[in-house]
Amino acid sequence: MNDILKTDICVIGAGSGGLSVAAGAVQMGADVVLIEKGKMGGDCLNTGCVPSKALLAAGHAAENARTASQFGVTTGPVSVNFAGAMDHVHSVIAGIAPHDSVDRFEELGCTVIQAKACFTGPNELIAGGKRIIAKRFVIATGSRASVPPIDGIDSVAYFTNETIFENRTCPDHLIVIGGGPIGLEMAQAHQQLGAKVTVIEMSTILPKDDTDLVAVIRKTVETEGISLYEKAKTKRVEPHGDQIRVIIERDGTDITIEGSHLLIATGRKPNVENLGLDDAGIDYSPRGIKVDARLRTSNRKIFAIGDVTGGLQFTHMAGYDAGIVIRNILFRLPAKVDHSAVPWVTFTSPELAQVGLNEAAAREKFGNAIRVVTWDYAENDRARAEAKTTGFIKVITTPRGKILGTGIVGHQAGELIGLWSLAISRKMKIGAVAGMIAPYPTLGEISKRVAGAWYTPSLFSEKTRKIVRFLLKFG
Ligand SMILES: Cc1cc2nc3c(=O)[nH]c(=O)nc-3n(C[C@H](O)[C@H](O)[C@H](O)COP(=O)(O)OP(=O)(O)OC[C@H]3O[C@@H](n4cnc5c(N)ncnc54)[C@H](O)[C@@H]3O)c2cc1C
Ligand SMILES: NC(=O)c1ccc[n+]([C@@H]2O[C@H](COP(=O)([O-])OP(=O)(O)OC[C@H]3O[C@@H](n4cnc5c(N)ncnc54)[C@H](O)[C@@H]3O)[C@@H](O)[C@H]2O)c1
Repeated sequence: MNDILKTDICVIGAGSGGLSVAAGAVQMGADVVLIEKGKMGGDCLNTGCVPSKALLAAGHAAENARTASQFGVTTGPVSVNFAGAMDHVHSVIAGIAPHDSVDRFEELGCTVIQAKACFTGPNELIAGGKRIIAKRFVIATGSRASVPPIDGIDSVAYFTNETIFENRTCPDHLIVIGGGPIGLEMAQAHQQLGAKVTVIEMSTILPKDDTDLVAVIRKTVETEGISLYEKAKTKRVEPHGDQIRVIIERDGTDITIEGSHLLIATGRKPNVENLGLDDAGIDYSPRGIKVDARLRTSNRKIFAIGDVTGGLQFTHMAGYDAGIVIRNILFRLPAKVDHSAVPWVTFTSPELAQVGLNEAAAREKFGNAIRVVTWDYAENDRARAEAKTTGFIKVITTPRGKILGTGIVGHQAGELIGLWSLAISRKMKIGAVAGMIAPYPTLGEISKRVAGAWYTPSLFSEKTRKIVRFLLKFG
């Protein structure tokens, strides 16, 4: 343990958050040590966003082939090579991996240590037999699947996001416990790739999203053939021959569901254990490391970002947090997080995207002093051309038109939400979107049309008609 490394910034965890801090800081002239105990790229690249979106893309390709006849395109019977779909998943990971690799970060100038880090004091830690003393530390150790203590859970084999992308045979019947974004994305991908799928959710599916938008997802996945059990308590799981039985209770009745495979997708646990946080003087709980608005922990020289803080657990939030700590550490600016315009997207088909307040949250905050306008995909010419008319946009504003939140359920909703994210973060009024020229025919016109609809009651009113008739008298 004589090997001592002194550095400006020591980053723990080379996932979405840690990599962003390390790359930014080293390129701006700081001396950076980056420590990763597992795979470079963390959850997002290896077991999260990237594989899940690649598997969904494979599922959507199968679904598009099955429904191609509506365009007059005939295919033979659609067959899926599940292992081929997983090959696609791993080729996408492999394509992105060099960007997050040890080689790239060493070329940028970081010292990369591939080992587990553990604090031994308020300004030092050990990793890979080295003692690292840094002016500032950034903890970006992420989160892992949280498996609930369901009776019998240890008696059966189950997937989490860490193992499901290693599976190369299509499950006959995949039972998914948890109807959040992971549960629903994986449920639809597997169903579209040929598995029978059942989802068990103790609340309602996608409980963090607007209920009207979620209703569209519910209808779509049920129509596609996924069995949903909402407001269902998982009482027990048990092996039954080579099958898995899940016993649930819904409306006071026990129901037994038998499947070939089980996925647990019931939320996340921040990685706070075995990090020596007590030795470093850092306040934390099982819900995450406590940080202030500048992302400083209770030890002011140590910052924490991304999933480990237990906040909004998205790759783009880990990246956003990275920008905040870089400004704090390198430029001594008191930059603070602002969560008023955080978008998120669930990548089912149709997609569900949200930014700002949803209707329920807006009503809770402002009572009935809000306006809600909607516009259907079915009214959009591009959506019609592409036979993707399911869905709608919902915008919530103050009575004077300040945009409070937007939700979109429909084809490419995730590509449409950026405009609303910008509008909310720049505190724009809905008139700015109504006045935008949107190219025809694009799905983007949906945003312009919903903004236009906000003005419909006043624009096409009797008062306006009277004014127009009066003015026309003058020639
Ligand atoms: C299935 C799934 C799908 C997802 N899809 C999306 C999506 O579509 N869009 C989106 O925005 N988000 C998505 N997410 C969430 C996203 O993956 C996370 O929010 C993001 O990865 C968090 O980044 P992070 O840097 O905080 O942590 P991570 O990416 O998890 O990185 C943490 C790193 O720290 C390392 N580490 C932990 N402890 C130590 C230690 N003691 N010493 C050294 N290293 C350590 C870990 O090995 C890991 O590599 C998804 C997540 C899952 C599970
Ligand atoms: N597209 C995306 O951006 C995306 C995709 C996947 C994951 N993520 C991120 O990862 C996080 C974790 O995803 P997640 O879906 O695991 O978590 P989640 O917390 O969002 O959803 C978990 C769901 O499981 C349910 N649940 C919990 N315990 C249960 C039980 N015993 N029985 C039945 N249902 C139970 C909850 O009610 C909830 O609906 C997300 O919150 C999100 O931040 C993002």
